[in-house]
Amino acid sequence: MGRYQRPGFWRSLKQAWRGIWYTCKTQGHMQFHLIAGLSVLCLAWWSEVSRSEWLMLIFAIGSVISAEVMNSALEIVVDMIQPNFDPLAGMAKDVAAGAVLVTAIQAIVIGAVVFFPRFFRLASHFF
Ligand SMILES: Nc1ncnc2c1ncn2[C@@H]1O[C@H](COP(=O)(O)OP(=O)(O)OP(=O)(O)O)[C@@H](O)[C@H]1O
Repeated sequence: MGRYQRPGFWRSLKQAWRGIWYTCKTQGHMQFHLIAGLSVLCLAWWSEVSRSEWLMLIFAIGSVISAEVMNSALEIVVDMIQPNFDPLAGMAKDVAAGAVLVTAIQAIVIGAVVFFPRFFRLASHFF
């Protein structure tokens, strides 16, 4: 527990939500991930994916969003510690952005595994 807070589950939840909300408001990439994630969930509902496919998609979307939140936290800390140009500060941000990229690639692969066979089946009805 930090020096600035009293314990409490609801207080912690509110603070965590404040962090997520801040990221949504300030990070364009987070807004993109949210819209992409919601679109994928709508597509999954429309495609009537199986229970295990739902789990894979939710895992993929959650990974990208949590990585983006962590990336934002690191950006805030770097900006606080080093507001001026510093190659090491820049590298720290690049490494954190790399983590988001890894989860995004993972999400694309999972999405392709789930949806590609359905698209091909659908396309085969027309051609
Ligand atoms: N203090 C710094 N010193 C050197 N380079 C920096 C510094 N701050 C940022 N950079 C470089 O600029 C890039 C963009 O940093 P910025 O703080 O604008 O993040 P951002 O555009 O919000 O990043 P992201 O696209 O990952 O959300 C970093 O990845 C880094 O390469």
